[in-house]
Amino acid sequence: MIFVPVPGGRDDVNEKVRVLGEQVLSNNWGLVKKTTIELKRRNGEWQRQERETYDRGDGAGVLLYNRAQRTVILTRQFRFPVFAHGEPGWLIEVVAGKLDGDHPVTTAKKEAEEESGYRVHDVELVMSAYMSPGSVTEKLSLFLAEYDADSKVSAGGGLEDEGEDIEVLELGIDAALDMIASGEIADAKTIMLLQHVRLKRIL
Ligand SMILES: Nc1nc2c(ncn2[C@@H]2O[C@H](COP(=O)(O)OP(=O)(O)O[C@H]3O[C@H](CO)[C@@H](O)[C@H](O)[C@@H]3O)[C@@H](O)[C@H]2O)c(=O)[nH]1
Ligand SMILES: [Mg+2]
Repeated sequence: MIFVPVPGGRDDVNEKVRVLGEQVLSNNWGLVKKTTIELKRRNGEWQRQERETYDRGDGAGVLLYNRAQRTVILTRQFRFPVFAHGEPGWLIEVVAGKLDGDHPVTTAKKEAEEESGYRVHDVELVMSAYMSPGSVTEKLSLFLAEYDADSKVSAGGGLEDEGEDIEVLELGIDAALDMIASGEIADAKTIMLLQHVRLKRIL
């Protein structure tokens, strides 16, 4: 059963959404399905729709920050979908990864260490968000964590055997916010977390 949020909450799902059938279009790295549903319109009429979904599970991202230095840790890596869109493809992002069955807190800490080399003990959940709800099922849990020089336990860089070659950047918060305005930072979860620390006057 596919969870389809509808106005009024989950109890309404069977009264407003009927899943009639599904076809697996691709089941490789991600699961791509075409599902036929009937959706009850607000005027009471049922309407049949076909919708494609890309499911590669949920994810977690974490912005590492240092209050005294007013700095953040970000990463730069090649993202093929961005290249396919017509840009060079190296994207600046907070550390992030797929849950792979783990709790988002576990993933946030694991990815922080794997990708940036910083070991953090406490992470604070600040929001959860769908990044592309028209087609991608993924919900991202977004965290903050404080770091300092003692948190650095390795070079980071990600897992070479998974094709990761991740550069670690330490930036001042003002410089990072300027990079949103200039378009140098164009990853949604990263923009959301950087703006959050400014909005909440954390940095
Ligand atoms: N073989 C194969 N490998 C892939 C494919 N797509 C990605 N990978 C590899 O799998 C790794 C997964 O690394 P994670 O760190 O777990 O995930 P992520 O790609 O960084 O994803 C994070 O950021 C995404 C973009 O913002 C998020 O969508 C995702 O939820 C997560 O937060 C990637 O680095 C890449 O090397 C694919 O189609 N095939
Ligand atoms: Mg990652």
